Amino acid sequence: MTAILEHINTPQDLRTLNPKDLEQLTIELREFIIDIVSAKEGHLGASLGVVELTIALHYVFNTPIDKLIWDVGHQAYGHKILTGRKSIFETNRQFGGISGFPKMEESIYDAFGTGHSSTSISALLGMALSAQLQGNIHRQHIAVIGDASIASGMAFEGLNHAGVTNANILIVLNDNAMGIDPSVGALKKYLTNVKTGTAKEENIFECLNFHYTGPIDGHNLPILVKELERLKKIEGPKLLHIITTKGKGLKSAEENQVVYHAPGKFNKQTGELQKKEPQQQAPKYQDVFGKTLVELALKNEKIVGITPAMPTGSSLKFMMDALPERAFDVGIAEQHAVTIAAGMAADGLIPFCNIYSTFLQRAYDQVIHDVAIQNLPVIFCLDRAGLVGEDGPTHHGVFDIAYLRCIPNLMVFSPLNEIELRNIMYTAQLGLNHPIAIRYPRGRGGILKWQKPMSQMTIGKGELLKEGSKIAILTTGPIGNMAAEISNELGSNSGIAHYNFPFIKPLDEELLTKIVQKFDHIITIEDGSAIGGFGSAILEFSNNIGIHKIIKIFGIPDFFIPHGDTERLYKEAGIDKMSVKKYVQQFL
Ligand SMILES: Cc1ncc(C[n+]2csc(CCOP(=O)(O)OP(=O)(O)O)c2C)c(N)n1
Ligand SMILES: CC(=O)[C@@H](O)[C@H](O)COP(=O)(O)O
Ligand SMILES: [Mg+2]
Repeated sequence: MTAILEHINTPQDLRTLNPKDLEQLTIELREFIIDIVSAKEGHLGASLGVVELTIALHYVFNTPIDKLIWDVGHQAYGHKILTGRKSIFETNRQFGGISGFPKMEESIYDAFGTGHSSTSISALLGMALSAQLQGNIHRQHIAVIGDASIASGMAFEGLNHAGVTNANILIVLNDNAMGIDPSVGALKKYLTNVKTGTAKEENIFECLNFHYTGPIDGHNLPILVKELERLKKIEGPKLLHIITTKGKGLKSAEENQVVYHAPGKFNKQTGELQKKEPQQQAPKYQDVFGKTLVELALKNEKIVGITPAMPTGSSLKFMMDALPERAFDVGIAEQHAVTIAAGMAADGLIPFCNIYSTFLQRAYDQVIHDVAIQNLPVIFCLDRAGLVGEDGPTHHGVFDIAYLRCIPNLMVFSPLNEIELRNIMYTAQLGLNHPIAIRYPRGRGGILKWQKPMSQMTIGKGELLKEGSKIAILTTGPIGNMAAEISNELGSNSGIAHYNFPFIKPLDEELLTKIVQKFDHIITIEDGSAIGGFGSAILEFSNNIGIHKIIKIFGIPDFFIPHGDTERLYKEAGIDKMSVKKYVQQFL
């Protein structure tokens, strides 16, 4: 480590620096971030883009007394390093290590926990109004929010409220014209016009009653410091618009901003990505979705695709490339994504609305009110269902079965593998007369030759995968492959019967009746919440038909599963192979 960063452990140390030393600190902080992220993985581009801003904010403001909130929080690595976590930054996102997002329990400098976008303005306003009510007139409140996140409904709700208050807040709009993928929408066009000086006279933020300044160069540290010092003295709602480059300081990250949002391991000198993946391997579920959708859409012109700001992550980009007029990136706007899909379905289109399981939480009312009550046949494809790994509790998609299963009209499906995912997509676009949620995990499946002809599935059918007479294992989703491994390892005569229930709703009641009649001991396994999930559905069913057997539910327990590699997290949740096998063996 070079001269300056070595001596900075807290913002108090930073504030003792001579302004002329800050420039050198930007170089060292970037190097530090690149050094660790290249080896340990994580979000890169966003943090590199706000190095100057991070230093300037902690230099000018009196953190942690002054409140600083990072929207999404994926850009807060520099903040973490300067606020007492430099020595443990190498544990970032690893099990037992620090979180990749700000977290209140981790540091007094993390004023508010984030991970999902566009929450910062509301949270900040809450703190600023609270300060007013408590007579705390000196405290400053600052949120950093990106251009893609400020376009979201929730951010607008916060702006709309803040503009009629005299709350002492400063919103720093970090405009790099990128989300994970390029930013979209009319606001993006407006911000581009502001930057190029072609915007019409009225400024949107001034119209909302904010003291607006900018756009200024977010990589010019002296200008940033000067402007923040000035704004510190102005009361009421303020918005500072800064222009930055995502990935600033690492050539490949600046040139390929989508990939370097979270690039995996790379060479810290050259930026070259570490190629670790063998050629012959099973596909990512997201690619099975993306490629299958194109295949189907080429034959069925009513099919449309929708993503709220995740074209690359969801692989809807395949359809955006092949059929751009029928594939829509609506920006970070999950609620809008659901209701626009409802509108399209109401008018006869067949919308595939792809949303990460965790982000659909934000659009729950839209699923119920706009889709399910009207029984509109929207096809929800919920990627990243289950435990997602290093992003941790804000991103695990473990509540979807529980929160969707209770909604009338809505079918819920979890494919065992790539083939079942393709088949249900094929079946759904043929017409179900109901909405359906198809949930599948992050990462790869297990089938190399997955691009087989698709076939129609029978709605609500489960299947027997292995005969047995002592104990029945019922699974939904790809976790069924783990159950199959357990059953294989225990031998073909172990007595384990294994059933796959891809339809969580409607359940295969005929098959279930036979199972609960035949077996005294039933085990259910799912990668979702044990409370209210698939196992609960089985328990409810057997209770309702008056048959009471031992039903052991393996699912995500009633606590937030932390971040870390998924294998470790499965153990943490008690749904790993070893735990399940140990339980099963007792009864054979
Ligand atoms: C509600 C929600 N939807 C989607 C995401 C996924 N996501 C994480 S970062 C990001 C892009 C954020 O862009 P911006 O706010 O401009 O910040 P930048 O990465 O450019 O710094 C998206 C879509 C999320 N975290 N939360
Ligand atoms: C910060 C954020 O919300 C995204 O960057 C998220 O980490 C993407 O997850 P995937 O890597 O699973 O696409
Ligand atoms: Mg951005």
